[in-house]
Amino acid sequence: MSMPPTLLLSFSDYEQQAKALAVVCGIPYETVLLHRFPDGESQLTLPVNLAETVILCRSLDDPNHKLVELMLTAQSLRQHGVKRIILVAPYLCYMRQDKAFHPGEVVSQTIVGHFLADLFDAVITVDSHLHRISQLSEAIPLEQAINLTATQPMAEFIEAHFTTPLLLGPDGESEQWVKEIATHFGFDYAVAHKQRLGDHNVVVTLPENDYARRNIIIVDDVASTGKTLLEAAKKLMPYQPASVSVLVSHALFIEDAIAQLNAAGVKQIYSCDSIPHQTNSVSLANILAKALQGVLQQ
Ligand SMILES: O=P(O)(O)OC[C@H]1O[C@@H](O)[C@H](O)[C@@H]1O
Repeated sequence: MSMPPTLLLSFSDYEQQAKALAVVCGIPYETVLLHRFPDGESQLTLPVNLAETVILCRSLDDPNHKLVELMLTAQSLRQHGVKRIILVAPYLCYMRQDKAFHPGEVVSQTIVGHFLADLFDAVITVDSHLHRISQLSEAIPLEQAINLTATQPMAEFIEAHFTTPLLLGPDGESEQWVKEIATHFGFDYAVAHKQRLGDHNVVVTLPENDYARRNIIIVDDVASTGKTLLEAAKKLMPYQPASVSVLVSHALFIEDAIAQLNAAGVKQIYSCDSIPHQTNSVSLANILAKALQGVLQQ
């Protein structure tokens, strides 16, 4: 019996985003059943009816579990005769470990990149942290390793919710996103300098600017511990801005990050829906669908 052409698969923890993408693309959707055993192993059950091309859609927060589950799913799909497997992972893990800072340190970015390239025929992600490389394909050696940016939906969100905002990038790397978002609607923007002293320890230095009475939005790619955003917000407060808000592509917000930001006076915290989180406000379904349709047509 011949297989249907396309199927979009995800896991129950990513169902909302994956189903939204399937609906925009007009592709049938199914869930991979997952059971995690007490010892940490994962048991996966694929749907019985697969397709010639399967799109696997899930972000890779909680990276070590999810990378193994990706591997098990993709290898099993191949064993069942699936010809083409496309990964849509709006948040890609391990992309920040892109350099050996000390002798012997493993450069995980390229190792994870090659691992994904062996499993998939194409990879689509969003605002991946490419600091020292310019193309995602330098980390994931695939012709179709596509790094989208969420700057357009983020800019539209800001335009709809703020009047004459001032965008602040909390470090040099964020300039690429902040500048592009600002350009869409002519928002003012500034970029701070950051020195990282440890996982939970950063020093942020603001550029000279008139921050008083402004509605300031700190924009970044990923909030992990939230310390980068927190330190930027703390530096802004003495200037008595009208408000300080936060908008990020990827909302990890580990442990009490949200509470700390709130305690520092950050009242509005927004994120794209790449990682399911209470702060999700900007849908990525449309930009993902456009890229996926382009890949499917090739
Ligand atoms: O400060 P936390 O939230 O832990 O880490 C996120 C920051 O670390 C950088 O790589 C990201 O671009 C972001 O600026």
